[in-house]
Amino acid sequence: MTSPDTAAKAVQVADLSVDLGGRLVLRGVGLQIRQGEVVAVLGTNGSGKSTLIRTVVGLLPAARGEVRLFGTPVPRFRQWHRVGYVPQRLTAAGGVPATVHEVVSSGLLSERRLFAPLRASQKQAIDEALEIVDMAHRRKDAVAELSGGQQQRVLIARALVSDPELLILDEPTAGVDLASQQIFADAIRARVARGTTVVMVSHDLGPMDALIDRSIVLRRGRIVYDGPPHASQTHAHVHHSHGGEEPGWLS
Ligand SMILES: Nc1ncnc2c1ncn2[C@@H]1O[C@H](COP(=O)(O)OP(=O)(O)OP(=O)(O)O)[C@@H](O)[C@H]1O
Repeated sequence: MTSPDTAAKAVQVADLSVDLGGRLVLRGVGLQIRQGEVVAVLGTNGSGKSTLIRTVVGLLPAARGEVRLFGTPVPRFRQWHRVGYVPQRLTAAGGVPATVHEVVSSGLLSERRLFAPLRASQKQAIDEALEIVDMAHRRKDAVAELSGGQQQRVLIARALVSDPELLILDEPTAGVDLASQQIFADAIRARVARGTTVVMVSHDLGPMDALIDRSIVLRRGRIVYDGPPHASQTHAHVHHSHGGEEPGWLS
């Protein structure tokens, strides 16, 4: 059963540990994200940010603990149309001869019967998402022929096309130029105003910074800060300078 209190939470993570290749990459992580919150996940390279995101969207299993989306444990969650996910890189399409239009329309897969033709409203949603990221003129091109930043823009369009209630973004604008970052931040701002929940990993929030209302900082698989965004910047910086996992030449 889902209590009303549980249902008001978009994401609930309780005592989560994740094991990758025999190593505990996340250790006892707990957090709750209310619907409508915009949360940044920060931390040095290898601190476990992508692992947390990938576990939240059900791509990695929990060794211990639990993740719930909208009150339902992820292994039983079926309402994936409510969730948009932008992975760190376009790995899914690597080597697959998909066009820009096909990749963006795959964002609607959970709403469509496989091979059913797109409805007019869905075609319009794809066109709008392609316009937002300024890739409409490349719709027929293979994504493999695009630059890294252009591929990232296609992934952003794929996440936006179904207008999900929860957007989970893993470094969505890495390698994307500043003008496109601004366009993306504006698109996110409009959705946040309508109540969309956003969870975003980023090393450089750029124009998105003003939208963040809470930061979580990970260090070596544990949450070391959870609170207002600006204090976290200092905190993330302190950990970056003194005792991150990166080799000395990076600190
Ligand atoms: N498939 C895997 N097998 C074993 N270890 C892994 C695997 N994937 C990631 N790891 C390890 O898990 C740790 C956390 O990785 P993760 O990608 O979550 O970090 P991150 O905080 O997202 O880093 P970055 O900022 O570099 O993207 C790292 O030490 C990494 O080496």
